[in-house]
Amino acid sequence: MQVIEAGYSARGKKIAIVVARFNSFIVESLLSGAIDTLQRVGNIAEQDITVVRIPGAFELPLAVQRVAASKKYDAIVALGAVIRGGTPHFEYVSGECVKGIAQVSMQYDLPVAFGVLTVDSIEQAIERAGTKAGNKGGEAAMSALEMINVLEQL
Ligand SMILES: Nc1c(NC[C@H](O)[C@H](O)[C@H](O)CO)[nH]c(=O)[nH]c1=O
Ligand SMILES: CC(=O)[C@@H](O)COP(=O)(O)O
Repeated sequence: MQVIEAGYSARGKKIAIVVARFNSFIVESLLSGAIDTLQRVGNIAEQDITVVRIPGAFELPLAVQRVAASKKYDAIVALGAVIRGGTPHFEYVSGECVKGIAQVSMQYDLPVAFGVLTVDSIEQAIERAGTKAGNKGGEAAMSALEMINVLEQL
C-alpha cells in the first residue's frame, strides 16, 4: 500500500489571500488567522504573502480567477463572511461564491482554499472567527498549505 500525505511547511511558496470586505469586523479576524497560520505553521515569509481586498463574496470568484491566471502563486486563500438576512439574497451570494471558486480551482489546477463563512447569524460568524469554533481563516490556510504539498507528490 502506498499512502500519499503531506505536511504543512511550505517555505518559499507564494500565497495570495483574496479577502472580501463585506462584514469586515468578522473578515479581518479570518485574515489575521490565515496570515498567522501561513507564517507560523507554513513558514511562509511575509513578503511571500499578497493580500487582495475586494468588495464582497460575490466578487471573490472573479478576483480569484484573475489571481490564478497570473500564475504567480502556489495557492490562494479566499476569505469572506456571508451572513443570512431576511431575504433570499444569502443563497445567491453564497451559491455563486462557492461555485465560482471551485471552478477556478479546477480550471487552473491550483489549490484555492474556501475560507468563506456562510452562517445564519452574527453569533455563528463570531464563533468561527477566532472564538469558540476556531478560526476558519486559519483552517483555510492550513488546507492551502497541505494541498500545496500533496499536489507536489501526485
Ligand atoms: N450580503 C453579503 C454580501 N453582499 C455583497 C455582495 O457580495 C456584492 O459585493 C454586491 O452584491 C455587489 O456585487 N457580501 C458578503 O461578502 N457577505 C454578505 O453577507
Ligand atoms: C448575505 C445576505 O443575504 C444579507 O446580508 C442580505 O440581507 P437581506 O436578505 O436582509 O437583504
